[in-house]
Amino acid sequence: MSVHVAVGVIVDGRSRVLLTRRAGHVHQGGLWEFPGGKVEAGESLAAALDRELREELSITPLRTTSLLEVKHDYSDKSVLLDVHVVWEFAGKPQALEGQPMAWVGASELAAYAFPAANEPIVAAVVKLLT
Ligand SMILES: Nc1nc2c([nH]c(=O)n2[C@H]2C[C@H](O)[C@@H](COP(=O)(O)OP(=O)(O)OP(=O)(O)O)O2)c(=O)[nH]1
Ligand SMILES: [Mg+2]
Repeated sequence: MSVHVAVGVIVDGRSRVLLTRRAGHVHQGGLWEFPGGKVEAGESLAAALDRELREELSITPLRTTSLLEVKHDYSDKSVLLDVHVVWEFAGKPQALEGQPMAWVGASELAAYAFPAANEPIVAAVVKLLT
């Protein structure tokens, strides 16, 4: 069974996306990611995205569109990443969990190290924003 994860590609007015860096000790630690987290039992995807972005960044998504779903098997676990673009949000992103954070243009994404599952996400984001 795979872990269902709500993932947000948060876009600002200059077409940059928000990346955060995973803590060193967790699964896929030290790598950059798009903010988000596990969908809880009985929770909708939209509710999970809303909750995770509030918990991690103190923002509330206002307008989202679905981008893609990625199923990936790591050696230790399988994930289903349900990726949505967040075009508008309320609040100013703050790294509430102390995680490094960066606004990155599509042409700079190649310089960041992501988990293996993110390859198709990064490709879709580059296509979307360039
Ligand atoms: N948020 C996010 N997770 C990703 C990405 N790429 C990727 O492989 N993952 C994986 C790493 C984890 O195994 C899983 C996300 O789970 P997580 O442990 O961060 O979930 P969470 O935020 O609910 O954290 P926690 O409360 O359980 O500590 O998805 C990504 O771009 N964003
Ligand atoms: Mg998370």
